[in-house]
Amino acid sequence: MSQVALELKNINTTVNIGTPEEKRILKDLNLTLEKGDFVTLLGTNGAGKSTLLNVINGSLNTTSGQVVLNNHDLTKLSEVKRAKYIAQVFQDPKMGTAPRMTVAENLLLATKRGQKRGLKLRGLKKHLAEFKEETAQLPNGLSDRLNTFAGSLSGGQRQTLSFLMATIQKPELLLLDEHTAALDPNTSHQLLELTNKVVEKENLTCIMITHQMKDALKYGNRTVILNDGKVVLDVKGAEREKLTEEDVLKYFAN
Ligand SMILES: Nc1ncnc2c1ncn2[C@@H]1O[C@H](COP(=O)(O)OP(=O)(O)OP(=O)(O)O)[C@@H](O)[C@H]1O
Repeated sequence: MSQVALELKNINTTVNIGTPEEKRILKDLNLTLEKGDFVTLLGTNGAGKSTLLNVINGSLNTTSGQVVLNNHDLTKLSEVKRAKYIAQVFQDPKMGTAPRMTVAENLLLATKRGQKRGLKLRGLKKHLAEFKEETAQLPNGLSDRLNTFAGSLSGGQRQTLSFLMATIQKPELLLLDEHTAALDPNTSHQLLELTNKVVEKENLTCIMITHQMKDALKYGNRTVILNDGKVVLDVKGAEREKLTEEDVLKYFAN
């Protein structure tokens, strides 16, 4: 039996209300994700994809509507409180990792996501073997860099670290905002494969924004297209299997 994970109910998001820059971005948006849904989210520049993730993670308030995750209404919860349930990897490798902390320290921090943390990170030694094992299977030689400052990693290593940090403690929802877009094609492919493997193995509920139509149709079990703040296509199963890149392009028309 499928189980509902995320419910976005009548989401309306307007920014800069009452100013000449007022802009309505998300318009009566409704979307329900089942547990284990891996959604690839497409849409033209400015369609509202990142805004949607921001409304879900709480960095932006929705003007009206509700964000419900596993029957828990998050609408009024702060971004910090939502971080207990939601993990995100951004496009910029500099986001999501602390540059002046080592890889191992960053990972330790990630194991404590959503918990109250003291100023000192304790128990690093205890976790080192476990981190070595966690990183051994990952691309980019991250396991040999456990004592390196995150700030001196390559973009690919840093994104792999961000991804591991986001998933090391199973989140109820994983948000990926073009998390491989800044990487070279090879590294991007490796991280996408890793993403796919982890999301499937852990049965994570996930939304991944991408501009690569091939990837959008290859990965995940469901594809959603946004246009002008609204869902214009939402397909899974056989209907999605039939979908070609050409079909997808039609939904990009303004
Ligand atoms: N805080 C804000 N203030 C003003 N305008 C905003 C704000 N956030 C987003 N916008 C505008 O809302 C629209 C949607 O932006 P958003 O970043 O969600 O689009 P997107 O689909 O993620 O685009 P892209 O593919 O270019 O990343 C854009 O026109 C953007 O300039």
